Amino acid sequence: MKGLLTILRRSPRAAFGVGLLAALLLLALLAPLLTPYSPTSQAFGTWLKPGGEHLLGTTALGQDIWSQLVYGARLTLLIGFTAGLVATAIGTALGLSAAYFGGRTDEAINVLINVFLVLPGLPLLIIASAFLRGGGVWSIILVIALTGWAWGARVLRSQALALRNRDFVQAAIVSGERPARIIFAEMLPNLAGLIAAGFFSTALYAVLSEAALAFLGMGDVSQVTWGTMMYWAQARGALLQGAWWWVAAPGLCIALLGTAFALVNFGIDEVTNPRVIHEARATRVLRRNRAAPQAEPALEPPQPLLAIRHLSAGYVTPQGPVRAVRDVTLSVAPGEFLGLAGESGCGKSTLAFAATRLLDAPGVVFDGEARLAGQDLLALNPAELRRVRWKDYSLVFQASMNILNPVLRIREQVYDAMQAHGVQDRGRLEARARELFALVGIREDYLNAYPHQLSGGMKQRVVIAIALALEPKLVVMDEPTTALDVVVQRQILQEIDAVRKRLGISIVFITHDLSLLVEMSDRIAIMYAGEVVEEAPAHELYAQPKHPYTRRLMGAFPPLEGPRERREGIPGRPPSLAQDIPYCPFFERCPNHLPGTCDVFKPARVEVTSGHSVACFLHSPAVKEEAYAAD
Ligand SMILES: Nc1ncnc2c1ncn2[C@@H]1O[C@H](COP(=O)(O)OP(=O)(O)OP(=O)(O)O)[C@@H](O)[C@H]1O
Repeated sequence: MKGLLTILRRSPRAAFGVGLLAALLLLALLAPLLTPYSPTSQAFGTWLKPGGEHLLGTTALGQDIWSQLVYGARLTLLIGFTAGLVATAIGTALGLSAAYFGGRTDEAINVLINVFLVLPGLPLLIIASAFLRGGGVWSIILVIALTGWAWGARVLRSQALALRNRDFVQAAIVSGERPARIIFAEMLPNLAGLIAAGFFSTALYAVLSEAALAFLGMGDVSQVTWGTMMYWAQARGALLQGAWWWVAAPGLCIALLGTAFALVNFGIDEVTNPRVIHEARATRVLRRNRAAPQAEPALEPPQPLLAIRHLSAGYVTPQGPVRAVRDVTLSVAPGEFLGLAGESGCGKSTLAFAATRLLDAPGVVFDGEARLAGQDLLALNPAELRRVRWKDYSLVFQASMNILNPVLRIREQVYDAMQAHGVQDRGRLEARARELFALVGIREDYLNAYPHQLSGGMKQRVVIAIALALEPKLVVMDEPTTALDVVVQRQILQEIDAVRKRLGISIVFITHDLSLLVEMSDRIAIMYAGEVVEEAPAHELYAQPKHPYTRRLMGAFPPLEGPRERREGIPGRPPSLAQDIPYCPFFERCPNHLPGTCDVFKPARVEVTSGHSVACFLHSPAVKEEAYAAD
């Protein structure tokens, strides 16, 4: 009720629509008071003109047109509201179920929605009403509801799909709430505005459909509705007799009712800015829900595609745990190319595997979370994980080409990934396989080949094609080209980059080759001893590396331009990841380290300029000046 008042206050259009609707409802409710005659009584003279005892004249059979109009409002409104309600209920139930359950349920419902949407409306109505003829008003309501639910279901499904990935719904799922409760208590309230708007659109569709069916003589013409009034006026040649008011009166009422529904619908749309309402409600639910994973401002816009938060992972060994990834927080924006670099053994692969749930025993995730488009990958059960892997994200690593089965033709192996995710049509599979091969630069006829007939570079391209098959939002690539020669490496990388730009996917690219990353990446994160020690836009990291480790790492690689010269490695070794490192992990190798600070305390990663963060006391405002003086 409060919501309705808000809508009326904020939208003059909605207020006008509600006023109009109320007037038409009153017309229907007060019919016995507004006319002394029965709408079906034929006791009067025929073709009487408006005026006197008959406000709108009489019909060819001697019925009072005003009485038909006010009584006709009852059935017309009943059909509009009931068919609207039934269609909205069907659309809501199917749209929400598709979004919530996903997978096959979603696919099946989506097919059903599409079938109903592509079938032309009026012929479908006519056929369905011909089948259900004789069932009276209720069969008309049923026919209209059955033909009118699909649009609402489609809109709701897409909104609910986005909603399902929101943190508060995910938190409810993880905390084990029943699906019915999640759908009705968590999701439905956030979609109330949309459902209400859908109801008024469907009611409008119902009124117009009833009028169209009645006008074509397909409705129950023994009943009085505005539609059947128009039917009889047309059948008896009202316009030829000059009795235009017989047609105009019900026609105008239908137009007014349609306007009222449309205005209320617009008003709801105008006022229920889904984002504002959604965010406010979501925040409330999140606060209420004690099972929410953490107090993270989970709804902060814009959402990164991949958000790794305080992730710690490693290996359980007989000598104790190896903490290969230590409290790493990192995010990847949609469409972004993030480079991850660092010396061998610094934890890059462990981070990639842990964040994508591929870390197998003895590997374990100790703490933290990794969310892909809001979905916590670390909280997924194996079945859910199977659904998202390859479809939402995929992985290519150095030894990926070994996943190709030597006794199967490449074609079957490319088909496999797609078939596992429900693409069964051979025409579609073949077309997609060819498209993918074109994307990664392999001739189509290699689809017929066996793996041993392909070079290493081509096999790696095949694996990249497979990784892209389902158009995942994210591809994680862990040294995918390291085993290949430099020319092939560069070619493949350029193709990966072109594919990324064309498909808008995000890429996390891991390598120890920093010069390669500087060329390819939007942003680079530098890892050292399990931690991200610096993160910056690629060009900035290249031009102004801040962390002494990054500077040394840069110095260890040949420059991008100019003469090639011999480069120095970084003296010393990283600390063992089996131990606690409560100080700067680089201090022993750092020429600028501050005794009494770097060897005692751990520097936090702080932002030095926008988007450029570094974990180093030399960039901590308090010690910066002193340190540079000594440098
Ligand atoms: N199965 C394992 N058991 C114990 N420790 C392991 C295991 N796998 C990796 N580690 C250790 O975890 C640390 C991080 O290894 P990781 O492979 O993630 O590093 P990386 O930066 O990807 O190295 P590279 O560039 O050589 O692949 C290393 O110290 C490594 O010795």
